[in-house]
Formats: sequence, C-alpha cells, structure tokens
Amino acid sequence: MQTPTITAEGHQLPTALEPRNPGMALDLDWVRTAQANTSAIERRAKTLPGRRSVKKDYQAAWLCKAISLIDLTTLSGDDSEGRVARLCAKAKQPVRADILDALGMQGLTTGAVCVYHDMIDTAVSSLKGTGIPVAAVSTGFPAGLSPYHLRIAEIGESVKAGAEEIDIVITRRHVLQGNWQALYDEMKEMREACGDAHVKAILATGELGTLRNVARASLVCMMAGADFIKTSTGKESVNATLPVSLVMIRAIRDYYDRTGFRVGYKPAGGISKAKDSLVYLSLIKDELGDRWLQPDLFRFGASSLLGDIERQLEHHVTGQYSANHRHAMA
Ligand SMILES: O=C[C@H](O)COP(=O)(O)O
Repeated sequence: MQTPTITAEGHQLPTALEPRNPGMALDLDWVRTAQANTSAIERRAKTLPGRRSVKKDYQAAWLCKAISLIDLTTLSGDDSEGRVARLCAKAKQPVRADILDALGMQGLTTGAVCVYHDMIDTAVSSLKGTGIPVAAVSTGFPAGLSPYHLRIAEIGESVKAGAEEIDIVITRRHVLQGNWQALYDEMKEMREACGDAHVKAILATGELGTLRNVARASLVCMMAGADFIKTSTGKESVNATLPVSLVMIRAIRDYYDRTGFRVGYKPAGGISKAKDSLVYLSLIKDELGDRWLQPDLFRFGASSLLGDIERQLEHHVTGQYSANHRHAMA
C-alpha cells in the first residue's frame, strides 16, 4: 500500500461528513437470503496476514494512521478516575513527543476514548477542548441482559453525561432464534435513545454461532440505523477475527450498494499487535476503499494495541536515527 494521507489532525473527521445512516424498513427477504460461504471466507482470511501490502517505508505512516483510528479503551471492574485520566492523557499524546517530532506527526491523537458509564465525567473533563470524543459502552454491557427499560435508560444517561458515541450490545438470543423483527425493534429503539450520539452495535460475534448469523445480524442492525457495526465486547471467549471481519465488511458493502449509506466498522477485542492492525487496514482498503479509512467510518476497539504500535514506532525512529548517523559518518 502507498503511504496514507495523514495529517497532524489525524483524529479530525473529513471535511465532507458522512450523512448518518437513517436505516430502512426491515427487509426480511434480504436478511434471509444473506449467506456467508464459510470455507471460502476462511480460505481468504488465511491469506491476509501473509500479504505484504504495506511496504516497509510506509509502515510508520500506516501505524500513525492506525493510532488515529483507535478507540482507546479501558473496561475493567477496577477502573478509577486516575486510570481514566491517564488513558485520556495517552489519547491526547499517544506517542512520545520526540518520536512524533521525528515522524512529523505532532498533534496526532487517538480516534476516541471508550469507557463505562461511570467514567464518562472524568473522560469528558480530561478531553475538554481536544475534539476527541468519549464513547461509552451501554445497555448492560457486556451481556446485555439487564431489564430492557434500564438498558434504554442507560443510553439516555450516558448521552446526558456527555458521551458522543454509544456502544450498545445486542440481544444474542434474537439472532440465535432467528427473531429478526425483535433484533430490528431493539436496535431501532436504542438508536432513537442515542439522539445525536452515534451508535455502534456490538454483535458479540463469538456468541452468534455461525458466519451466516453474523451476516444477517449485521444487515438487521444497519437496517435499524446503526452508525457502526462492531464485532465484540472484548469479553467473549472469541473476539474479533478476520473471517468475521470479512463477513461484516461485505455486509457493509452490500448495504452501501443498495442504500447509498456508509456504515462504519469496529473490530474489537484481542487486537493488540501493530502488525495485526496493518492487516485490518489493508483489508478495509481492499474491500471498502480509502473512504472507510477515516475515524468516522473505522475504529479499532483496543486496550493494548497502542503500546505495541508505540514500541514499533520507537524502533522505526531509532533505526532511522542510526541509519542517518551512519550516513553522516561515511
Ligand atoms: O471494545 C473494546 C474491547 O473491549 C477492547 O478489548 P481488548 O481489551 O481485548 O483490546
């Protein structure tokens, strides 16, 4: 891949903002005919990590791009104001200043910070004036099995507290029982409860049984107005995978082809290696195109990816320094 166009304002949205997905009526014929050819998907997914699509020279730029697309996350039972404030400081300056200077990437930030409801206040005040949005997980995250009216109310509380993005969890049972109407109604009500906040629908794909269910649930959530579809909570035993990503990305492409609305994609859970982030970015570029490589249409949900990217960038810059030094001494 060529070097991405990334500015110091990497987190800022493109000037021509994507209109929000208004959704559509539930089209059961489309949902029921959606298929996923598991063996073909798995074959294709296996080839992805081996492809050398990011040239070494461009890797640092792509890794900076990946940083600008991270929802920097902490979702632990022992989260505290101090931890969230430190996370926000990291979101504002994700990499050491000297490394950013060497790369010409001053001002780079992560795409957002993602926390539980209780931590929204701290995140909002820590990020004030930066333009970095706060995302809150909601609706009884991660299982989504608390009383329905409380799940809807939780969304309103988080929006009131200042979250600009709400990551809801769907009821997996609706998918496993093929109850598409119930999934559609739930998603639609959750989207309405978000008001102006963007809604990401977490499918918890590791609990949906089949790739065909993943394809169908993706479509139903988009039809009901999800702005993003997201793989996982990070708490299931199987989280983001490449086969699941291919299925969801292709559902997004089908939805765009039929409706003209672009829905975002958020792989989440277990993505912790810089090289994996590059595989995801090249997958998005191949399957959906450059427009989806912007923070309004793509995010990594990740708690530890940034650390590995930072190490790689440090290595890149240090290596570059010694190469320059050797050159100067010759
Ligand atoms: O939505 C984000 C995930 O919970 C993060 O998962 P992770 O801790 O495996 O990176």
